[in-house]
Amino acid sequence: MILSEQELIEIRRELHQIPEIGMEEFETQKKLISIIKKMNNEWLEFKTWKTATIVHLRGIDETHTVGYRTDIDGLPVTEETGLSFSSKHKGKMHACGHDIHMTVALGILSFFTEQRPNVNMTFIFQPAEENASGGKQLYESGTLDSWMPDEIYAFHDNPGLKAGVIGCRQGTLFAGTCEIHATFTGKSGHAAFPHNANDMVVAGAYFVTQIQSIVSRNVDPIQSGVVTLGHFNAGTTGNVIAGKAQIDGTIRALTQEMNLLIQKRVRKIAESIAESFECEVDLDLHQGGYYPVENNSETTKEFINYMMSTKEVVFEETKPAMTGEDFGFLLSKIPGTMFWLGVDSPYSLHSEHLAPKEEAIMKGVDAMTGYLQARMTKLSKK
Ligand SMILES: CC(=O)N[C@@H](CCC[C@H](N)C(=O)O)C(=O)O
Repeated sequence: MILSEQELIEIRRELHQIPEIGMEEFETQKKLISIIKKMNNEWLEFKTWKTATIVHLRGIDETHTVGYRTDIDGLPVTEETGLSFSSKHKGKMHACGHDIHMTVALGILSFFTEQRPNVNMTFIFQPAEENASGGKQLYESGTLDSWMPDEIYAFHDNPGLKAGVIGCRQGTLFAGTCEIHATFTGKSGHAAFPHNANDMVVAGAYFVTQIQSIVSRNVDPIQSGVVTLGHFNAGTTGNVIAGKAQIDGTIRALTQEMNLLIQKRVRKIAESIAESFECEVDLDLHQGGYYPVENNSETTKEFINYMMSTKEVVFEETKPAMTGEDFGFLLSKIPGTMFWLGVDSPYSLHSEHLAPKEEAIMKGVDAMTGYLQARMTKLSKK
């Protein structure tokens, strides 16, 4: 069956209620498989790897394989949308819109289970985009094997674009990121005797302050970078000197070279703080698969040309964004294109209030089904 707009909206609402953190998406995987099992399986096969589900469609011509990826994980955010179909999982929410991503993927998949594709297709329902580079893990597991795509596509929803608008650009779409996890360890003590302790609130505060000089003093002003420290935890009460400070953050840069330069400066500052405060520092800089998302010139040219010349599609050329995506890893292995789908919300991605407009779903399915059909027709003639 080809899923209708109403059926897709119902599926999206069911998925929205069961958000799960990366690598724990068991209920989501079960739901996805139950939907996939209802589809025509004349040319469909699927397999799983951990919480990932990979669906392969045998095309009329089996010499090419086109890939389509969706992520399936939610975030540790407590939903505040007030929607009747809000999250049933306390403290977890599809605050990055991966419920929309999955639904669009199911819509496209259902179409090609009824209209046999001209070439093979591999649909990847990938875990852990937010926290554990699920795409990289899946790729490195070897599970894709003979279903490995020759080119691949994915989108991220964008609250800043009107519902259904397709946004894309040649070159870099998203930044590469790198997580920062720093623990400074000194000596706790009585607030009245600082000379007998080694205060990690002060050491941590110097770290936070000095980090601010990286973007202003080390990043070429013509280029760009971000270092955000979003979490600082130290001490227990006002009259006890803290012996430990834990600080977490993220680096963002549009090139891998700049990401590595910022990583080097973060490491140097952490080590220098440890030396000057005579404390220990344990610094973990973790990039995983969050490479810059670099669109391939050929697939992106085809994609943009199709979207611009299709009258039902509203296309906007977008600027690079400092959001990260582990699709960057897959694009470093497989040529392809990442794009935005507008979902029109006053709230940003990761907000507890984010409520994407559902009219984007069918527009996304139609635009992508049309593009993939055109692309596969061309590939089958090659
Ligand atoms: C689209 C989006 O919001 N992606 C996440 C990716 C997280 C990368 C990694 N865990 C990090 O924090 O560096 C983002 O925060 O941009």
